[in-house]
Amino acid sequence: MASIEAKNKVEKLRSEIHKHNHNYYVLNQPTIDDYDFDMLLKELEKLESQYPELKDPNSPTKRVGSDLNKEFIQKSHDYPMLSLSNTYNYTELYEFDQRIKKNIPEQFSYECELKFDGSSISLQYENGKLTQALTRGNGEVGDDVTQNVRTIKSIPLELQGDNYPDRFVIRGEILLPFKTFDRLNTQRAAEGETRFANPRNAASGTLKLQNSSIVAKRSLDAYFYDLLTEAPLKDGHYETLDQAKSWGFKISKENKKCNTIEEVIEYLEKWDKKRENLEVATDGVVIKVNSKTLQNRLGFTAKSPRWAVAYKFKAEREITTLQSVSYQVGRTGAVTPVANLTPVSLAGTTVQRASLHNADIIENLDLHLQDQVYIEKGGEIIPKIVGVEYALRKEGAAPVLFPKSCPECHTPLERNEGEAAYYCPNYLGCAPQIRGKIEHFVSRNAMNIEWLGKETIQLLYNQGLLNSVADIYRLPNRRDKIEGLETIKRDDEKHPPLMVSYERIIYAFQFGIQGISLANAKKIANNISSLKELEDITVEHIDSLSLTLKKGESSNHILRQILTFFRIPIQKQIFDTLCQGDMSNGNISLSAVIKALKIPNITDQEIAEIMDHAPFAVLLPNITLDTWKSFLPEQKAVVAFNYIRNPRVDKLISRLNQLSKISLKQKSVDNLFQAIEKSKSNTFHQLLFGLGIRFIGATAAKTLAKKFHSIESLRAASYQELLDINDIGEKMANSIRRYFEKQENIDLIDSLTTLGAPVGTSIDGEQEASISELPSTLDGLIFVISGNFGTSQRRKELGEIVEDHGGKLTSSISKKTNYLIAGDNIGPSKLEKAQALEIPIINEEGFLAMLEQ
Ligand SMILES: NC(=O)c1ccc[n+]([C@@H]2O[C@H](COP(=O)([O-])OP(=O)(O)OC[C@H]3O[C@@H](n4cnc5c(N)ncnc54)[C@H](O)[C@@H]3O)[C@@H](O)[C@H]2O)c1
Ligand SMILES: [Zn+2]
Repeated sequence: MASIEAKNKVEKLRSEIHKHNHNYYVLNQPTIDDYDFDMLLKELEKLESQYPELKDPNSPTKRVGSDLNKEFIQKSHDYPMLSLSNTYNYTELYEFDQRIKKNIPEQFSYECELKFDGSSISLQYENGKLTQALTRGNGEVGDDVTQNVRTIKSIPLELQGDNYPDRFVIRGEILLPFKTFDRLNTQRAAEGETRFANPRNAASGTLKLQNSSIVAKRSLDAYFYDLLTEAPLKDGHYETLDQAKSWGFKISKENKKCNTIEEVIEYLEKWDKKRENLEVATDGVVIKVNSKTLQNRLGFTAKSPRWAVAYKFKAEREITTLQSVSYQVGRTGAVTPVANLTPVSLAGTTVQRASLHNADIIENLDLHLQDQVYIEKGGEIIPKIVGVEYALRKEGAAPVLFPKSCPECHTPLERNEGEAAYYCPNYLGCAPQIRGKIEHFVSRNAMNIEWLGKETIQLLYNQGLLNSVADIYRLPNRRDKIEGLETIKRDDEKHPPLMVSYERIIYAFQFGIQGISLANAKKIANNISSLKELEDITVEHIDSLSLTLKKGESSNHILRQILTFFRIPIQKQIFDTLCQGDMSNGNISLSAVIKALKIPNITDQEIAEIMDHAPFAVLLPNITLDTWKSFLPEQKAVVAFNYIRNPRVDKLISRLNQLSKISLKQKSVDNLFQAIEKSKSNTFHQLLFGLGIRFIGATAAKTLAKKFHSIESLRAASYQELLDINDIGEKMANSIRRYFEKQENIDLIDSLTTLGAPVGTSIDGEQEASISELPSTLDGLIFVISGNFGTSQRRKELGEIVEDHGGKLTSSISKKTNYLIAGDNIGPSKLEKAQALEIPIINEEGFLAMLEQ
């Protein structure tokens, strides 16, 4: 008999899992990782088998998680769409093999496929044409997303060849490639939208968009892994897929038949690593019994086939120490926490920073300084902290507290209702916000002003020459102040802060090889696996490096110099200090390097302070005397300040420099001014996007520019007028109105106008006249355009005609729709809906005839 306790536990688990399913499949925002989710599910499975009286056909162990969404029409699947049982270890895989062998005494083979991590889709083809696309839904019925799926280029709308069955179903996975995913997230962050957690969520979110034209822009991809027909075409699953390939379906070329479970394991080992190089996300391998006859014999459980199992790869995870949290202020004023970690190697790269996204995440993780934290790469380039080893927390560790005021300008932070981010409201006076706005304005999709990079903007801002985007156009009058300015260019990707490469260490400290060239230092650095090796270097080793030697030098000669160097105690001591900072990834920690500089009487604690002010060695001379005094006793500060300037140390530091300088010499100032001048003939939508109005991305800027032609008429537009534009929602309309309510924005626009920036579309008089003369025959009518009109260009043109004549376009049919303009192959769901609401359906000719009247 189940105890009350067991019963409560089962109920608690079920409701928790239901909630996670909803977050994952419907909201596309999971709050725990897959492994933890699967462990909850396994725990529930175990309890249910232990206490059969608690079994329930509606338990999440018995049903697939549902992605159904009431915005879509639902249709039944011809064949149920199931999940897969999964495992994370080889023991269970051997058990799976044993179970199969018990039921199948004869020889058989497995087929291994990559488990693509996207959104499942089931397509129906009739007479060689795509007729329907359904999501998995609850396994029995799915959402009809045919219109969206039609925009995916790798899905054939019509099949090649002629040996396909009249009617069949093919199943696969819709994916968003990593590259597109990163681009999409950057764009979303820039527009103030929440980022997708991973490519899978982004793919299923995209598939469920109401507007197919946005889906088309996201370049989704698809791989197929199952073909279902009334009578099997071939007995082998692998062979069947091979046939589907010939009809134009994308089938992974990595599918492989294996005769034994050991061969399967070989495949797993290979792909655990290799999958990092794929363009799309995979989360495991699916192992299937290849013969369909045998598959039928093995059958299904309520939730998954008995003839297949998914081996899931655990995301690569590392544990490291949380050193500190820094807070970055973006151009919108949003404050983003970033974790600084003790560098650790993860999936082939050294990681020392992880994103924390927002204050809630810090709070949920209950982060404390010096915590041992787990980091993981979830398809994104920047890894994230996924957990804390609470048992290892140091006594007295300080909790990480999100700041109450802006780390840059000290204004109290604010939080908008319903948003996770905190904002610094001081948008007129907060340095990173001002610089961020300028960076956005000059960026590629906006005004595309070259020669005005991040560092140059910072330099000009620091000089008081660049305080707003309008100031860009004032720069040409200030050449005298600009020419000759210099700054350091940071390249954190190539040369991360807080570390120095072997190459630079050897070049700077020389280790006896006086005046060594950077090229030789590089050759040595590339051929040692730790700095320590230098001490025991042999003549053969030096020979093998093929260094470029000066006249009269030989490998023997170099070896002698190195050996002599190590014989002097103080030099050996410096070398040992450096070796202690060896990070085993070809870098020495900056703290060890500073220690090796031997600034008199400096403690480790003080070195940490120094690094706060100079995260790169080259910045040491930039620390002002006042700054030294802010963390050192007066006397010590003066000594340190002068020590850094002593010629021997100064030379050493400049040889440690891995960063390049930006100098605004005459030629680069010329280039900059030319680029600024050129930007005056940009289009209005570039400028509009560049203004960085919240939620107005590049696409919305284009839409608005097309409608309003100038900033003045956009300013005059009412909330309702904005809302009436297709693709402009409440959030955007509100944001635009708020922008123009602020006096400083009006002033900015006035300045931009006076300075000659493109604040309107330059149309010559004639064109302008022809636009205003278009008859408003469609005034107030609402249209939906759907189906195929030969080319997508034509479909777009029809939309433009509707709008140019005063009509309004919407993407979905409702009671308010006046006409449905239908092309070929229009989705059955749209047709049904239009018929049900008795909305007139017209074709292209009918529509054009309407205009004549
Ligand atoms: N983190 C969360 O909150 C959360 C919540 C719910 C589910 N999940 C995750 O989702 C998984 C459960 O989802 P599921 O039921 O979709 O199972 P699944 O994703 O583990 O496996 C089934 C799916 O795999 C896909 N697939 C990819 N390649 C395939 C191939 N070659 N052959 C066959 N199928 C292939 C299909 O779309 C199929 O629907 C769990 O592993 C869990 O980790 C996570
Ligand atoms: Zn601020």
